[in-house]
Amino acid sequence: MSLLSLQDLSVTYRIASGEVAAVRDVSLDLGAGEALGIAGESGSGKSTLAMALLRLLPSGTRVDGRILLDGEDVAAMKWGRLRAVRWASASIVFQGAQHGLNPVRRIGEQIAEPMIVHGTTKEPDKRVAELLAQVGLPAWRARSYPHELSGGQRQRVMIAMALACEPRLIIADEPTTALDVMVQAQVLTLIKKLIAEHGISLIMISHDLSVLADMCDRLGVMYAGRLVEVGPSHEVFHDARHPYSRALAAAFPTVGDPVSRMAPKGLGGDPPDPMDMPAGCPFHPRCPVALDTCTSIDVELWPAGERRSAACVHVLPETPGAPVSDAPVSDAPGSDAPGSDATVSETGGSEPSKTSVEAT
Ligand SMILES: Nc1ncnc2c1ncn2[C@@H]1O[C@H](COP(=O)(O)OP(=O)(O)OP(=O)(O)O)[C@@H](O)[C@H]1O
Repeated sequence: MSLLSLQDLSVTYRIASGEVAAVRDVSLDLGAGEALGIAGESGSGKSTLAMALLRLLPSGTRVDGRILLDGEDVAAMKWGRLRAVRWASASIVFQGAQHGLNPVRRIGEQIAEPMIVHGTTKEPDKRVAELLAQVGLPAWRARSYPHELSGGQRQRVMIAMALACEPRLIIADEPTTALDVMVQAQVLTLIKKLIAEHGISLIMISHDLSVLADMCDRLGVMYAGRLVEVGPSHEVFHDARHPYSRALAAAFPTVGDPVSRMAPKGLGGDPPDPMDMPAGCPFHPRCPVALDTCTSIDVELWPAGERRSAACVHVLPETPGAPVSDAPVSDAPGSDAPGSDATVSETGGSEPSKTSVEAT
């Protein structure tokens, strides 16, 4: 059984002027110990998806579909059960750690809190020191306040909190976006090492396909709230089937290369307004290989190679460029076809000294 299984997950915000369909019919599975990256431009629905997984969305937001975590539907859980699942079964590391830490409480108290709430340790101080060591910080940092730490150190503290109750799943939403490039690389290496050591599954969210390809086993690319491509990371990054994934890969060609990041080949145009979606494929107004049919037909995720799928007319069995009949689209196997990812699954306690080296 998958650790996490999303089945037709849709999230709709209600705002004064109407409804915002932020996530639309997302289905995917995550295995135990697997790392899955979710990529997409700003506004594609990545954070909404992440927050839906632990029901952290604003009240009044509509969630349809199922979010099975170890077989239990998070979307249908009572509050008591949900509180027990948060931190203990799955935890989230958000972007910008300064917003996730309480400025007037010491680091140690904040790391200990989920463990005390969940009763997972009898010796919180000892466990806090252990966790700080795991993320490369000395134990005396437990007595520091967030403002006494650098951005990278604060993000390490957030990772220690996420690990505190030994969850089976960590969701990392742009965990390094607010950090400079060198510190980003250190924090990413740390996350990679810790999930491997502890056998934790990871869902990592980023707009940067190159970082995700380096960190994750599989990649899902989101556009306008939908998954448009899923497959093994390196295949999606180097040989994308969907034109949007190709554009995203071209925008961030090299992992950790500051030059390529400073001059990314920009994606032309803007993503669609979720309250005013174009007819057909939502990517067609920006797509360099759009066909006439793309203005009227929105293809579901369709098998596109072993363990791969893409939502594009060009992966349908008909010859690309030929007129596409309605039948295979509306009958798209999506969840049933073999190979479709629509369901495929698919340091110590001493005071600082001049010689000690502390993570940045
Ligand atoms: N609280 C909210 N109320 C209404 N609409 C929202 C809310 N939060 C997000 N949205 C809208 O939902 C859509 C998806 O936003 P979301 O933040 O999930 O995207 P994202 O891919 O994570 O973007 P970013 O990388 O900028 O965080 C966007 O159109 C956004 O404007």
